Amino acid sequence: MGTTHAPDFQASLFGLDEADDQADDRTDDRSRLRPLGDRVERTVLSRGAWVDVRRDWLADADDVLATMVADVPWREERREMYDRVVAVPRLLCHYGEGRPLPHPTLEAARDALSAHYLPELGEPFRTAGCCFYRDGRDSVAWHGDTIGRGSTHDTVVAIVSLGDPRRLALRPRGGGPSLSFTLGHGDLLAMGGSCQRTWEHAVPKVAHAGPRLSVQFRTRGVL
Ligand SMILES: O=C(O)CCC(=O)C(=O)O
Ligand SMILES: [Fe+2]
Repeated sequence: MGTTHAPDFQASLFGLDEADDQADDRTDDRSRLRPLGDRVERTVLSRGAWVDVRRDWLADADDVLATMVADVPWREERREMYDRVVAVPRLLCHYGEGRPLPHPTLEAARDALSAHYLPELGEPFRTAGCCFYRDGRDSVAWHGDTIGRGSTHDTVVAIVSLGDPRRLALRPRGGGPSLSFTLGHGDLLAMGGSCQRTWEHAVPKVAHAGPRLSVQFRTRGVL
C-alpha cells in the first residue's frame, strides 16, 4: 500500500523534484544568516524604547558588501529629512516596497526579521534604505525616523551594517545621557518600541574610517 508513495517521498527527501529545488534555494539563502533567537541582546531604554543587537548576523557579509558597492545605483543627496534639516553627507538608495533588493541575502534578512519581530510588530518589513558612508567624514546627524507613522506609532527599524565599524549613537529627545553601539561588518541593530519618537540616533563623523554601508529595514509608511 504505502509503497506507491515511496518514490515521491524519496525524490523530495533528496531534493530531486522541482519543488524541492526551490526549497533548497531558500535553505541556501537562510544559511547565509546566522540564527536570531536568543542571540539577540536587548537593551531597554527609557520611555518604551529599546535596542536589539545581534553581532555577526550575516555569514556572507563580504559578498553582500562587494555586490552592493558595485551594483546599487548610489546617489548623492542633500535634503530636508525627518523633522529638521540635516546634512546628508553620505550616498543613498531607497528600495521601496516590491523593488528587488540588490543581494539575495538581504531578501532573506528582511524575511527573517519579519518572522522574528512579527509577534511584537504585527506587520512585516517592506522597505530597505541603503546608506554608503565613504569615509569618516560621511555621517548622519541626530534624528528620529519620524516621516510617516514613526512619529506617532511604535515601530521597529532594523539596521544591517557592513564594512568598517562605525558608532551608532542614541540619546533621549529633550536631553539625557547618550549611549552608543559600534556596529561591525555583518552586525544587526534594531531600534524598537517608541525609539523613533522618544529618542534620536546619529552616526557621528570620525577622524578615520574606511567605507561602511548600512541597510535599514522599515515597515510600510515609516521613513
Ligand atoms: O547608517 C545607519 O546605521 C543609520 C542610518 C539612519 O539612521 C537613517 O538613515 O535613518
Ligand atoms: Fe535613522
